[in-house]
Formats: sequence, C-alpha cells, structure tokens
Amino acid sequence: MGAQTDQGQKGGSPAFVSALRNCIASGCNKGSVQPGMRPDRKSTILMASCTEDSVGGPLRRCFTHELKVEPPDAAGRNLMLQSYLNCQEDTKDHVVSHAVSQTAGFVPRDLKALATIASTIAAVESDLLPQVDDLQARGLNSEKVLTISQGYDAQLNFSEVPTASFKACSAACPGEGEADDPAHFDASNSHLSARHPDGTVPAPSWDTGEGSSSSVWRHVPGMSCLEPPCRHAVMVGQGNLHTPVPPVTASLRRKTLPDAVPMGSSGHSMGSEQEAAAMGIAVVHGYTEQHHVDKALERIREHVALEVGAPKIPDVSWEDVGGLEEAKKAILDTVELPLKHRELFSSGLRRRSGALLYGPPGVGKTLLAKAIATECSINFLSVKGPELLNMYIGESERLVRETFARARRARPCVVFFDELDALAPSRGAAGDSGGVMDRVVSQFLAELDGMTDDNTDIFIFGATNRPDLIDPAVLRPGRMDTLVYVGLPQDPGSKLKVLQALTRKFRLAVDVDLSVVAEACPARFTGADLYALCADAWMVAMKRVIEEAGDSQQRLFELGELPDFSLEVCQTDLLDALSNLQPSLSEAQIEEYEAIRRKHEAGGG
Ligand SMILES: Nc1ncnc2c1ncn2[C@@H]1O[C@H](COP(=O)(O)OP(=O)(O)OP(=O)(O)O)[C@@H](O)[C@H]1O
Repeated sequence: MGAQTDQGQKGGSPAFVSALRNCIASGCNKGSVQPGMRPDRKSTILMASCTEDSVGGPLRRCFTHELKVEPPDAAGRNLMLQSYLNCQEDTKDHVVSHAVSQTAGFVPRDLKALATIASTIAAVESDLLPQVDDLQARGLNSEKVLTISQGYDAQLNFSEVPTASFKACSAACPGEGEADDPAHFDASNSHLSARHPDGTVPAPSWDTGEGSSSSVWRHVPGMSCLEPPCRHAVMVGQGNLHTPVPPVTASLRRKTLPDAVPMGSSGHSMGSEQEAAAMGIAVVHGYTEQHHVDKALERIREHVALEVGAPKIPDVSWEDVGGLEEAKKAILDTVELPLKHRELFSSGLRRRSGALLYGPPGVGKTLLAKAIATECSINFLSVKGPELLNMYIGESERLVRETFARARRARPCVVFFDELDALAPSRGAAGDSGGVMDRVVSQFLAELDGMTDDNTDIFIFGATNRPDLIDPAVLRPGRMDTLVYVGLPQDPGSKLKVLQALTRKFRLAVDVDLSVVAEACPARFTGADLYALCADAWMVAMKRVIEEAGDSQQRLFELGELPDFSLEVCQTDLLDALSNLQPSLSEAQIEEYEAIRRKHEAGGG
C-alpha cells in the first residue's frame, strides 16, 4: 500500500500515503476516537511487509518499532523439523539433522511443505494408502476420502496419492460427475495431477496459512470432495495421534469435517487411534526416512530457490576438477578448517573470511568454488559483480547488503563473487560522477568486515582476471587476504588430469589413450579449451554413429531405444576434434596474466 514510488512499484500515491499517515497518527493519538474504535482504548497499529526497503520513508516513519523476522537459523529449523517430521524415534535425530543441514534459507512454510511431501512420499512408497475396497472391507466409510499429512497442505497430499486409489475414491464420491468436477486426472502418470478441462495444470499453491486454505480449494477443483458433509478421513503420515495439531489444522478440520469435531477431548489433540477408528477414520502411518527427505527436497528446492533466492549446494565434486592441487589445498584450508574446528576459531582469533581466485579466463575458478561448497556440504551463492550494479542511486549498495543478508540466512555458505573487479574497483579511479562506485566499494568492505566480526560460517570467494584493478582495501588482512592463482594446465600431466576429469562420465573406447591426446594439445590450452575439445569429440562420435547407420533411421531409433546405449568416444574422435580447435588465449595474453601473477607474488599487488 505504501510502496516506494521511485522504484516503479504500484500503490503508494502521495495522497494515499498521506491519508494513511493521518489515519495512523489520529488512531494512535490519545483521546481521539475513530469509527469502530473504543474511546477508552489506545490502538496498536501493526504493519507487515516482505522487504523493509519497499515501504516508503513517510509511511515508515509512522512506526516507532521495526521488528525483522528472519528465516529460522539451524537451531530454529531443528526445533521446527523435530515437530513437523514424522519419523521413527530411533532415526529421528539423524533424519532431522540431515534435513536441517539441507534447508538453509527455508522459511517455516517451506519446512512444513517439506515435511508434508516427505511423509506423503513415505506413505506412498510403503504402499500404505488403502484402496477403497480395503477401506470398505475394514468397515470404514470410503465414500469420501480426505488425505491429510499433519494437516498442513491438503493439496500437496492430493498430488501424491496414487492415481488408482484416488480414482477409486473420487468415483465413489456421489454427485461428482464430469460437470461438477472440472478436474480430471492423468491416469498415465503414476502420481495424481489435477488439470483444468482445457488441459492446463492449476498453479501450485504452497500457502498453507489460515487465510489461504480457501484458495487451496479454489486451485484444486478435485477438492470439492472435501466439502461438508465429509466426515471420513484417511490420515497419511500422521504417526502419532497425540501430536498437537496446529491451529491451521483445527480450522481446516472445522471447514472440512464439521461432523467430526470434536475429535479429541483435549483441544487440538486428535484423540486416540481407537477413537479415530470408532469414527470411521483410517489412520495410515508413514514414517519419514532420510531418502524421503532427499526426494522431497529435490522437488521443493527449485520452487524455494525461485521464491527466496535461496542458494543451493552445487553438483560439482572434486573429481570434476582436474589438477589445480595447490589451489584446492589453499581453498580447503580457508573453508574446511574453520568448519571442522569451530572451537579453535572461536577463541578470539579473527579467521580468514575468504580468498580471491585470480587467473586467466576458463581455468576453473568458478568450478573450484562450486566444488568446495559441495565437498563441505555447504550452500553456494553465486553472484556476478556486474549483476549488483544498478543505475539508481543507492540501489547497488542495497543489492550488496541484500546479498550478504541472503548469505547470512543461508549459512553455512560460500558466497562467490565472479568478476569482482567490476564490483570493487580501486576507489578514486572509477571516474564516475558523484563517486557512486566508491560508495558501493565502501558498502562491500563494510559487509566483508561484518562477516569476519560475526565469526559466522560464511566464506567469501572472489574471482577475477584482473586483480590489479581491485581496490587494495579488499585484499587487506582479515578480508580477502588469501590470493590464489589459478593457472593454465601447462604440462601434459596437468592436461591429462583435466581430460580425465572431463571424460569421467564418457564411455571411452578401449583404444583411447588420453595421455597421447594431452601431449598433442597446444601448451596454451585452458581448462575451458579442454572442455570444448571433449564436447567436440562427443559430437564427432555422434556424427560417426549417424554416418555408420547410413539411411537406416530404424537402426538409429533402435540404438536410442537400447536401455544401456551410450555413445562410445574413440581416440580418432578426440584427435579429429583437436585438429579443429584453436587455443582461446594468445601468447601475449598469457604473458600479461603471468606478469600480474609475478607482481602479486612479489607483494606488489
Ligand atoms: N581444472 C579443470 N578441470 C575440469 N574442468 C575444467 C577445469 N578448468 C576449466 N574446466 C572447464 O571449463 C569450464 C569453465 O571453467 P570456469 O567457469 O570455472 O572458469 P573460470 O576460471 O571461472 O572462467 P572466467 O574467469 O571466465 O569466469 C568449466 O565449466 C569446466 O567444464
């Protein structure tokens, strides 16, 4: 309502904001009486906003206190997941701590969704969802079936119920003909998927809040099944009936199962299993294990990453990085030691917060940073320096602050600033009007200092081809004081290691000798050139197979259909590809990078 108008957002016209301010001021003033307010009471006005900066200054000044509600840290997530995840007692701690380590940056709603999906996967995998016949045989009324996992998000559960069982259930719902039920379900999918008659899939709603439950009904037409007088429920993943049910469940239950309330004698408690059975409610126990959490995370991560910009743990391992042993060791010392020996680093010593990787383009700097995040199982937040630069005054500084705030929410975390020279150039030399870049660099330095002071599990890595352009203050002790040179794989031995890493997932013919290929490569080849060589060789192999098949489309089709068919790359494919490749760097460029390296190693950076 009171958005900043200078950021081009909707709402917040000056007249509207001014009227709102007046209302707030008079509502807070002692003695004034607003319609609908009692004269003897002072009122408290609360305002909620997703981002503090989006509320304009005039409106913001009306409020005396600001309370920032951050996503939960590891301890908070642990508490929540302990209550949300439905595990066997003996494995619970292990599953919860695994889930905690994987959910940095998740807000409680995401954690709830995670628990719901995981427990539903558990129930579905263990084949616990009863079929209608089965329910009837057990004397349970199967006319209408409601699946709830901990009561949080009925829609998610619906998307998990096996088609067969749901089809049977919905067929059994009287009065739910084609006209009444605009959703139809894709029987070809092993999971249920709701679709509108025009074939579009309804937008997923992850919101499980009190107010949003009605929107869940709207989004999933099949949910008409839940409307009163539905009173028979199958509880999926509800291992413990004595678990207190959160308020949203109570409201959900009131909305959907009016006849079934009260279900327990003690407020929100669901009562005993026998009590549920007496009411015709079947209870399905689906205990969540670690692999259920992993599967649920896989599904939810993409959505969460889009929503909150949460960093991810990348899928790059040490084996994917060929050679670069020294750089690997320097980086491991920066990250692994403080993570493994927190006690030593908490004794007052300011630890190093990060390192600057420098060297020619395409030599594996980004790859190294990703591998360290995977290897230490920490989150990875990658930002390209120029991405943070914005033409609006103050916007770049805000983006820098926001990046570090995101990193704090996602700790333990590696923040990787690619092309750092664009974000933190030497101050006083930028030549920009009003020293805009200088302010950005100062903000960046302030945030870097904040990281080391906090002693938090955040590691800042920068990468650049031109360390000489970076403001020297960034490289001072306590900031990015470790400079790691990442160079070309110059000798055939290093090239061989890179080739081995790059062809790790290839199917190589028996005649392939990578050391011969490495010997034949020009000395100026970078890691990226070797990557291009492998990709080209694969293409050559592909063309060869197509040529060998001649006009026989049928043969190609058969090959593609073979379950274990994967293209075999031969030595000639590699050598053919090599003959068409030129190094991406010239002699002069390499000499330039070497000169920069010598200057830094001599301490003259
Ligand atoms: N040592 C290496 N081992 C395996 N692959 C490598 C290696 N070095 C580079 N590559 C390949 O080259 C690609 C590009 O590498 P990367 O993006 O890490 O280079 P960079 O040094 O960060 O480049 P830039 O400075 O242009 O950002 C990688 O995706 C990888 O496939």
